[in-house]
Amino acid sequence: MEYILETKEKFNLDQLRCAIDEIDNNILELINKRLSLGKHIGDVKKEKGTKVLDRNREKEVLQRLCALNNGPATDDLVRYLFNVIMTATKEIQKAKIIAFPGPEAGDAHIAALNIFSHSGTFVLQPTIRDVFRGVDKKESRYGVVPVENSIEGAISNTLDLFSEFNLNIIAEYYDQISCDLLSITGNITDVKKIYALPQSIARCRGWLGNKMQGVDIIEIGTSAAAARIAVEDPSVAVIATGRSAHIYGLQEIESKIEDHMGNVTRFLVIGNEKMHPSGCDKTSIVFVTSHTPGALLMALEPVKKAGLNMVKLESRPTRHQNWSYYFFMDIEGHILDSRVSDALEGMKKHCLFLKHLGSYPAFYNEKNVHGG
Ligand SMILES: O=C(O)C(=O)C[C@]1(C(=O)O)C=C[C@@H](O)C=C1
Repeated sequence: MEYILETKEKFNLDQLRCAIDEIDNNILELINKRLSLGKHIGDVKKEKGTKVLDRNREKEVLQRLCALNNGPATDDLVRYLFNVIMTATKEIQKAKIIAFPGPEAGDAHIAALNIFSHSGTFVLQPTIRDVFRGVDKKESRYGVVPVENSIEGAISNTLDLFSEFNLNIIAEYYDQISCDLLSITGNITDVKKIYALPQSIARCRGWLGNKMQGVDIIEIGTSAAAARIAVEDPSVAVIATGRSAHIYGLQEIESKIEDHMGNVTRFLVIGNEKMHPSGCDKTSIVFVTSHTPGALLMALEPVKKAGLNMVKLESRPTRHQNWSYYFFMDIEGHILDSRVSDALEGMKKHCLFLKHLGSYPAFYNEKNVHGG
């Protein structure tokens, strides 16, 4: 590659691309080495209680590199590239704390692990409100909360908290929660007792009646408590999602034992940051209209005029005044798209209150959404 740069000889496209590939490999390796060093610096800073951001050091880094720069890169390009690299370093230094409402190894915990691919520190909070409060106080960077279930409907507690806290929705995730039978041996012939939540027993009544005759079925308050018993006793099985088996140290005996499939939960990731457009986004808002005939219809008119697709409209009592409602609405598109922002401006004229809750990538995975 050095040879190509130094000689006046002509090279073909393949040869030149080959040389570029070699350089890219080196750049990638060096970036990863730099990020690893950044992580070490982060650990030292954590021990000392120093902040991640050090503007003076960043200035120093950029000045030194610009002084070294012989082109053809401009100093502006050098500053731009190294700002991106230093931003990535800061991201790696910040501990990514993700809060979820309990129980441990429950649906929200499993969803959080899947959304963040197990990378981060996952913190259990006793309630959904505690998740909102922790993110609001920046004790955690993200929170994962359930907002809707295909069988139970909207999780009103979560919706209410959106009007109370000023947090952004930064992602959505649909998860199909299956009921699986787990035990320490993974062997069905060992099972003499099954511990499970009352709602799990109800969902699997047919299968249990068919396949588990003579086995004691015992209700318990949490799947974690059931799992603790099962870990100690090979004759005990639990009904829980198979994806939690490794958390409990259990093995799957049988998967999908529920009588009716398709129990899908929609989760939202909340945070203090705003998401850039991804090209396929959803925008969520909450609004209140005046208590007059046709007010909702008038408020929705700008959405219709803009030709925007409304994918959800849900109402909740405001609890400030009898028979007045918060409307939670999801439309396709991003707030930075003028069609969306203009429609919301138009809606405001007909609303007593309107708040943008977030624009975030739409999770369009047919398999997950429809429980296939
Ligand atoms: O030198 C540090 O203190 C670092 O954390 C490294 C680094 C960098 O990427 O160069 C990252 C963050 C700071 O704002 C300054 C510099």
